[in-house]
Amino acid sequence: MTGPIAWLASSGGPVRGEVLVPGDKSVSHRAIMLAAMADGVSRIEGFLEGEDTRATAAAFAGMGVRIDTPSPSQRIVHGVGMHGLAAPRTAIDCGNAGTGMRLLAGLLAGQPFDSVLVGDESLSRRPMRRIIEPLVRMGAEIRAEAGDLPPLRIRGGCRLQGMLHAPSIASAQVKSAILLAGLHAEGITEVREAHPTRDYTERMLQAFGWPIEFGPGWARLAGGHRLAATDIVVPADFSSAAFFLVAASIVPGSELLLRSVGINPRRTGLLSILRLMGADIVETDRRGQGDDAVADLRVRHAVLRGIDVPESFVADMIDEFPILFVAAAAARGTTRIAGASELRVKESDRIAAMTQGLQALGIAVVEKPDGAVIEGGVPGPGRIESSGDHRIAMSFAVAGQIASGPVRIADCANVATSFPGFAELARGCGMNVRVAADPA
Ligand SMILES: O=C(O)C1=C[C@@H](OP(=O)(O)O)[C@@H](O)[C@H](O)C1
Ligand SMILES: C=C(OP(=O)(O)O)C(=O)O
Repeated sequence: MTGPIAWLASSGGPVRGEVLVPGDKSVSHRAIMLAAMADGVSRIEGFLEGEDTRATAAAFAGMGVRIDTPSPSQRIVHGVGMHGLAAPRTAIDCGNAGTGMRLLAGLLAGQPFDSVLVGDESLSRRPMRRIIEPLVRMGAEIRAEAGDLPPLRIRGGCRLQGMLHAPSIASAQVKSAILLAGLHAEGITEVREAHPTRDYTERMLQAFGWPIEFGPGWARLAGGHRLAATDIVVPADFSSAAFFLVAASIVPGSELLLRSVGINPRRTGLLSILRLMGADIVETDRRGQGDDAVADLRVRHAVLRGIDVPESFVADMIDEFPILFVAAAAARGTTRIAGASELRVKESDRIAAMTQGLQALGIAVVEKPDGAVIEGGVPGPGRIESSGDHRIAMSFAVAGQIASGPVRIADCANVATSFPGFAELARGCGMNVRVAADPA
């Protein structure tokens, strides 16, 4: 279906069977970036065929990197080496992807050519000062609208100097932009975080043979080495699995197996929180994949209880808050979320979007500057705006499964940025999500 898409989500029946969700978005972006700048040919299996990660692949194709697609979810990347990228002929379109734009800015800051990074309407509203300011301190020249917003105009030929950066916000994108700039910088680049964030850039650099030291909350590398091509197997994305974990938890009679899900501890905060709420989720067949771990997750319906979400979990579940709002709405009692103001600068203002959406379904939610207080109940029917945000759309598709009447969700095409095929996969395990043209 082309053009605007709406979903109609209503209660179906138990959520059952086995599901393999698509590849991890964070890992797919990084695999393309490092493979493109490596010496030799890298093969990527399990690549996410989402709009965000395809935009990253297209960016490198536009800089002269040959990337073959032998079959869906596979890429063969013919690396051009650390100094082999060609100047892009046009502005690089990062689409909807904050990860793509911020990491690319770090990589391009040390190139000999000028480049311009643009994004869609949502990305054009997202803050970039958080990467511009440290990159400029390393010697980069980057101009942005009002010093903060895309497009980013990156001047080529700047000599970068490694430095120590201690970001004030917990952000893997900021950490990664600095580390990637450090590849082309003189001397040591180090990042020290107040709250540890996902370490995929560090792990991926190590897999491509770049000398790097890192641990929870810190990473250190020197510029001037080379990347050696390697083969990457991308795990299933925990953030995509999260919608199914919550759906099967809240719909009576459900039992679902999610296969080969990436369980990096910097991503699985929601698992701990759902278990604190009383969820029945068991990890089976935990195994190594590349240098990281995957497991099968078996989830059965359980009665959830509201909790105070400890702030120490926020960074480890930053993309899972929209679906946590739905789990909280289905729980008995009150759930309090705090310390999560970063949610306001994602693809949408996720605190506002989830508060308004749940209120539209009759759930009592009090919005706070850095979170919300949610009273569990039974959602009613209603109309929801996804705010063009994939995670808001999928969260309300799950909410529809326990609603007392149909939930219509406008503007769902954006789900293709991170989870193409969500509605089909959801239907395949018993969820009732119908796709309709959106006249709005
Ligand atoms: O590094 C990454 O791949 C990501 C980091 C997080 O963003 P922040 O770094 O802005 O927290 C997350 O929200 C995003 O979906 C992916
Ligand atoms: C915030 C997200 O991604 P990005 O920052 O890459 O747009 C997300 O996928 O929820």
